[in-house]
Amino acid sequence: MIIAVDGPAASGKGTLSKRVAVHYALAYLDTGSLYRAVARDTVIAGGDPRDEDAAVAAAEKIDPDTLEDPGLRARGVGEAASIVAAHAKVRTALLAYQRSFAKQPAGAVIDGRDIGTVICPDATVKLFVTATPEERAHRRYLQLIDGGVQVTEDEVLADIRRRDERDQGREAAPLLKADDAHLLDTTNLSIDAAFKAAIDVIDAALGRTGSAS
Ligand SMILES: Nc1ncnc2c1ncn2[C@@H]1O[C@H](COP(=O)(O)OP(=O)(O)O)[C@@H](O)[C@H]1O
Ligand SMILES: Nc1ccn([C@@H]2O[C@H](COP(=O)(O)OP(=O)(O)O)[C@@H](O)[C@H]2O)c(=O)n1
Repeated sequence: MIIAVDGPAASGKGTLSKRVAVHYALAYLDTGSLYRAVARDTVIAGGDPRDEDAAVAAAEKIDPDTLEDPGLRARGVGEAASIVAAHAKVRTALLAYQRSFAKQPAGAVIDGRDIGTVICPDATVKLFVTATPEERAHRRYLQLIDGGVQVTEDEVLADIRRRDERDQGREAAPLLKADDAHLLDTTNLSIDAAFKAAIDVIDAALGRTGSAS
């Protein structure tokens, strides 16, 4: 079984996907960390994220063992990730790794921007997780200040709006709800309520009932 989870920045995709993966005993892949790692490695090699060739060189050498690096969650890395992610050849370089992760026998929950549309168009269940930009900025702001980052909520909102615009407006695999994805607006849902709503959708798609706990 493959569960595809897409949505904009700080909508809660990762939090939800990790819990869903534990619930159904599936492997989990955060594809945003791939693009973040490409941005990090491009800069470490002395390149500019806007330079497609430099970003492709980093993408072709990506080391999956470095995806847990806490530095990937830094504010500037998200911005640089959305710049490298707009290069079509970077996306092509990351495709095989994502598709092979999806094919593992245990099944997988994969989150990102184009999982339901490009990476796994035949996923068993697709979720599109969203919330208003203000609510997402509030969540990301709390997450950043909890990590000791000095930032205002207005700055985070500006970051989120700029990234949404770039992710939705690019030609290569733009952020888009797949026609057959279930929309999950978490603006007024707690983490627990969003999890329960997701399990209800997935169980209904699998023909099961009432397994959230
Ligand atoms: N439904 C929710 N209500 C409140 N906060 C949430 C909710 N879902 C996630 N969060 C919090 O918002 C922040 C961003 O969530 P995260 O899962 O990292 O988002 P994404 O993977 O979409 O960027 C985290 O600190 C997380 O704990
Ligand atoms: N499947 C994916 C995942 C991420 N990305 C890009 O990578 C950036 C960082 O993704 P992320 O999921 O780590 O970002 P957050 O939602 O956690 O802030 C996004 O803004 C996208 O530009 C993408 O293009 N396609």
